Amino acid sequence: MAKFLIPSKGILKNDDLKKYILETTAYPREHEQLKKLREATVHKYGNLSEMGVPVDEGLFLSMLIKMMNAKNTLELGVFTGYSLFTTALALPEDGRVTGIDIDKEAYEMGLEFIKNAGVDHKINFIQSDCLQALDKMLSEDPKPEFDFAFVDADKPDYANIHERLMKLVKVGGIIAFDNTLWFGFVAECEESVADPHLRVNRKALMDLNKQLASDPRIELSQVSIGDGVTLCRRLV
Ligand SMILES: C[S@@+](CC[C@H](N)C(=O)[O-])C[C@H]1O[C@@H](n2cnc3c(N)ncnc32)[C@H](O)[C@@H]1O
Repeated sequence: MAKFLIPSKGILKNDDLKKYILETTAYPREHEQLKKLREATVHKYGNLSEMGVPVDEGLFLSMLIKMMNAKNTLELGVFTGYSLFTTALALPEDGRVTGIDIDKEAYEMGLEFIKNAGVDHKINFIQSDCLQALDKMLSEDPKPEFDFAFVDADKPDYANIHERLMKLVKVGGIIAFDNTLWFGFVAECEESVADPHLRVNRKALMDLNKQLASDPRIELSQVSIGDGVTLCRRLV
């Protein structure tokens, strides 16, 4: 059956279970300023606020960053900063996250809450197209080297982003791609997705998933949280 409405965020289609996860283990552990940022994002952006990573995914990313002892990280696609702020909270005092987004206005709204939590000194925000910013980094001598990169920008760019990050994330470091299960549409036929934007992204993410699965340079894990997060650990 054709879908004419943008579906609700995430791949978990059981709303009661989604509510249970959020209310039982995610909301009680959400930093109070992250909660305020999430609520302000809903207030200002309405449905677009769905672009922010869900609370349970934020907690997952936070634990991953701490387990890796990551110090220098990158984020592509900042919006109002939910995942960037989460990263800044997870990093050690001398850690640093570079966030890149073509839009600055949304991030500036989020900055108020990041400052309230006292972690703004860990953030370097660059307003730029992400591929252009990565190419600039690659041309630097020495080029920067990151422990972890979170990719949440334009989905058709992911394949090109992957090639660049394979030169910017250190061997043993992790590249995490968000939305790789794309509302579950990756497992449905093209005709079942009515919205052209959702269709284009579905195809891009399906191609990316195949490309990553056959890439011998990485260890791979598809995590079924949020809208699907694919972790790539650089091997060579
Ligand atoms: C899904 S949102 C990011 C959500 C964010 N990670 C969070 O948790 O709130 C995607 C963002 O990518 C940005 N974006 C889209 N295309 C981009 C590009 N080519 N270069 C840089 N940023 C881009 C958009 O401006 C938007 O803010």
